[in-house]
Amino acid sequence: MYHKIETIPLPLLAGYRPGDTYIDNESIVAMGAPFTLCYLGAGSISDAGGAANSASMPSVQRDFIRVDLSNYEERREEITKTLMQAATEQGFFYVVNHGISIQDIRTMFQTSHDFFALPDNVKSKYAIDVSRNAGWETMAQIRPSTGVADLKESMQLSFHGIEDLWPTADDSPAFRTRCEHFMQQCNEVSHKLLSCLAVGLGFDEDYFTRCHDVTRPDILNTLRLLHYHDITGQVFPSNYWRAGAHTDFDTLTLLFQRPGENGLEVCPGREASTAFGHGDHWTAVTPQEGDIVCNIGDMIMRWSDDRLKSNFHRVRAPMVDEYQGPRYSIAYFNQANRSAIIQGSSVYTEPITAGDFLKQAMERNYNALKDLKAKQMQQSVTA
Ligand SMILES: O=C(O)CCC(=O)C(=O)O
Ligand SMILES: [Fe+2]
Repeated sequence: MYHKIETIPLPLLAGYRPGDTYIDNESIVAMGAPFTLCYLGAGSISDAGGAANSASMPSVQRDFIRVDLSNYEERREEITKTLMQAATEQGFFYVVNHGISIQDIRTMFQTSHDFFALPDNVKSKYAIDVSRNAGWETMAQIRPSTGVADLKESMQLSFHGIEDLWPTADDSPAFRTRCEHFMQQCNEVSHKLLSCLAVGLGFDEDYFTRCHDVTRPDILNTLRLLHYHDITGQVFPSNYWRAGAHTDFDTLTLLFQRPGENGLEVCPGREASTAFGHGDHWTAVTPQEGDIVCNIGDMIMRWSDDRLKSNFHRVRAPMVDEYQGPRYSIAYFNQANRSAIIQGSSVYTEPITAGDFLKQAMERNYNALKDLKAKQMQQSVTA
């Protein structure tokens, strides 16, 4: 059921024709439910047209706003102002002096590294459960922007209801304690940001945070450990990405990267003029140790009547003359409690629960992927 990147034969790739399939993309459906491919993260769809070129370089250099959370209580007004500018104009920004130490971030990366270093037959004991959106997957997430699986593996964790999916102490000592500690730390930072965003939008300070209550069993927040494989010396067809272009479904994502492990790119301010930003102006989001890269997701974009911007982003597969070793990243996705009502005040006034919002987003993604597959089939028949 799982596919390792090493099993993709290079000679075949050299002779690749658009529409050929070297990874059994349908295995994703075999894993459990058609929604597998969507729930792992990614987003918006319009026309799932041509493939983006993984080998193309980001085209525009932009300066991202740095939101400084130091002396949070005293500086709330100033932080709110900067954050609102970052969230409404760019949607992607760095958060600094957030209170999570570099040592804690390094420990979390080490924990992630050690988990992914386990053999696949051990990790598969914790295989993803689609209904809970938790567990381990490898080479299984297919985005409508590419139609092929991302070149990566990931482990998703939640606050509640995943007792059987936490690796045992024998398999991965201290994994659970460290992840839970890190999730709490991410949650504290997230609440600071969410309460400033609420005030900035003219709501009560706890307008968003009370709907992101991690003590309640229906919280949908997720910690996702990511490992993009070492691809040294390998070349991939242009529609293969470490992570294909997407927006996040959530409210707010905190992303941790390691210096030197580049590849994340963003198309800020929803500037994309084509489906998934293909051919548009992308900007590299360079890792800076200790800083958190933060992005606005689709759920809060709707909640704010589109004032806060959720942007396309992607992770480029490095070229042969670049560092092609592994990339590790860690994402903390904030998503409102399943029963929380997402309702705008001017544009999106129709109430929808967070649970239904996600279901609809997944359905749209699934249908877009089906359309893309049909189009590819058609092309290969007529070629
Ligand atoms: O690994 C990264 O840098 C980005 C991951 C991402 O965008 C996602 O998982 O939604
Ligand atoms: Fe993302």
